[in-house]
Amino acid sequence: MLEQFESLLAGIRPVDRSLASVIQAHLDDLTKPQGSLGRLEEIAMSYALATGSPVPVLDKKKICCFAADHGVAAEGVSAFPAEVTPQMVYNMVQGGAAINVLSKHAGADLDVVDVGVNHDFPDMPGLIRKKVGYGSSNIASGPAMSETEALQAILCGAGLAADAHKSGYHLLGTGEMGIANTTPATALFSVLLGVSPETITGKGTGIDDVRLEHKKTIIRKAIEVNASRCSTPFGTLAALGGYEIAAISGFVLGAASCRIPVVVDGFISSSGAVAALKMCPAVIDYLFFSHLSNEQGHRAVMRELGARPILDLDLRLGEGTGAALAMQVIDGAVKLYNEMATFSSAKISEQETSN
Ligand SMILES: Cc1cc2ncn([C@H]3O[C@H](COP(=O)(O)O)[C@@H](O)[C@H]3O)c2cc1C
Ligand SMILES: O=C(O)c1cccnc1
Repeated sequence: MLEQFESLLAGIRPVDRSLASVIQAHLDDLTKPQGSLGRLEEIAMSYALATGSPVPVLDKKKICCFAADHGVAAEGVSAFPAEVTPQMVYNMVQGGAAINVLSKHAGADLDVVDVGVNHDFPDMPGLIRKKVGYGSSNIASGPAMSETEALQAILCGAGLAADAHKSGYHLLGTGEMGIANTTPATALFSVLLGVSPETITGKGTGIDDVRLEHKKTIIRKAIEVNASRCSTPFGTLAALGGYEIAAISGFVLGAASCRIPVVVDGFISSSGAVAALKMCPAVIDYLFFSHLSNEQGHRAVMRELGARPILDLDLRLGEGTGAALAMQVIDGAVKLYNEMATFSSAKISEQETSN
């Protein structure tokens, strides 16, 4: 498994920036004042660079929603009980969750992946069964998972991205479901980005102020208890993450290695993306940060990364909802790039030059 992981990282290349001038020339030749499509032009540029083609295709889209449980839920860090994780997986498989509605609206296929839910699911269409364990261990008293389990979860995510590539998908999106997972996500940000849990810990599903203080204490404790395991990004992910967060890291790495752009959902998905970025910085060329989550701390995380998320809708749900919405914006940007007429083809006069 270690060899597979090393070759996954070694296979990720930064994009070929020499294509940027051809792509920019095409953007500037479209029948509009230069730059008038604002960030849609940047998005089309990033998409084309990631795919390595000045004529990029965006047809098939897929969101993978990774589900897992967290031992730290026993510390009372969420407003909801852990049973909600499997209950929501059933809801997703039956089509009733927010992500079902928004992925359908975006024209994206949805896979729900059990990487570590504390429940045995029967075979169900729409559920991919890749269980690594029955919930991660409580990070307040030890590591979330062994390094072997972390590798397994990462390779599960990477394998699903590679499968999507083989099945002809052009754009992928991340999502997650796992009660209490804002706690490991915050601990990961804190260690990987060097920011204090005091400032980035938020209310997740809606805990009150008293519980918020307790959650901060638990996160500080988790970081202290696991300090010796956090000397590398991989070690940190295994010690403080969760099965779904590790799988999201792998999914992002796998997408980048196949040169497929990947849309990162909100706060929790961003923690998987940050772990991937710390393991392989070139991954940044393949990422779109979909939205600024309303979860306290996401703004600081985006600032640390120098990232500007596409949308800002005060969402704080996860599941892949922000990724699905942002996919529609990316879709629009790529369609404009591919389908608009050019000044020459439409016989429209170009801007006069002043001299
Ligand atoms: C019904 C329900 C549906 C959800 N869908 C996503 N989450 C989100 O909330 C959880 C994280 O927040 P915390 O750390 O406070 O538990 C994750 O499951 C996340 O996906 C949900 C949470 C609930 C209750
Ligand atoms: O932005 C997210 O991913 C998020 C925020 C709060 C709760 N669940 C998910």
